[in-house]
Amino acid sequence: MKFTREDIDTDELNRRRALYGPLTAAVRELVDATIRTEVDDETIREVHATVAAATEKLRAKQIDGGFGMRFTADGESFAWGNAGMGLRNAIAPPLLIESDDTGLHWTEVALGAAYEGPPGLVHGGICALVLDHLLGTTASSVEPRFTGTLTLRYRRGTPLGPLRAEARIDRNEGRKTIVVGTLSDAGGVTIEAEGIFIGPATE
Ligand SMILES: CC(C)(COP(=O)(O)OP(=O)(O)OC[C@H]1O[C@@H](n2cnc3c(N)ncnc32)[C@H](O)[C@@H]1OP(=O)(O)O)[C@@H](O)C(=O)NCCC(=O)NCCSC(=O)Cc1ccccc1
Repeated sequence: MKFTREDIDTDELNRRRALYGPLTAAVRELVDATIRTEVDDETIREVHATVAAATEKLRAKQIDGGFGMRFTADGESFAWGNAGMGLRNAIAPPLLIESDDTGLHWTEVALGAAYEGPPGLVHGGICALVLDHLLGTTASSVEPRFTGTLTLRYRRGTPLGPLRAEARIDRNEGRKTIVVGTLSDAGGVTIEAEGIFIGPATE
């Protein structure tokens, strides 16, 4: 696993956040527009050339492989390539997780055309991503945990649009943390989830 310490403070982290966040949001918009546009062929070719030129500019200087988990000098972590919530990952929905003092964790997210599986419905693997990320974060709220087994019961199709996922720790069994959760639309639960999340062996 790729963990890196960067010699930067919180101000510099915030400066980078303000720089990259809008770029990622623009790329996310581009993905959505690419799926939904109905402009003429010439415009598509023009946009293709513009996007290819922009990609080449970004590739002029880049890291090898993934972004990894990085830490500032103050110990603040940032995993900006993460597929669930990475600030620099336009594929990430992104998932912003909140919690309260009862142990409930939740995220509210609108999944649009880029996440479609069956017509009008969210792809089952994307639903799994949302729930794995939320349940994993919930399990890791005390100590780091990794997904061992994730069990999902797809009760009905999850429509594209605004969704809410919730999770809470059900119980701890040694290094295992069992988390339960749901994904819902305005009409109620679409998927029930249970995950066994396991902490690394210490010796
Ligand atoms: C670490 C572990 C999961 C377990 O290995 P070890 O330490 O060698 O385990 P060991 O054999 O010593 O057994 C200990 C206890 O555990 C039990 N048990 C074992 N395996 C399983 C199982 N699969 N399922 C259920 N139970 C299992 C076993 O029976 C025993 O139970 P016992 O004590 O007898 O009652 C390893 O298989 C692995 O790295 N897998 C890949 C994980 C990975 O890549 N996940 C995806 C990335 S994370 C992510 O994306 C989500 C996220 C988002 C945000 C935030 C956080 C997370």
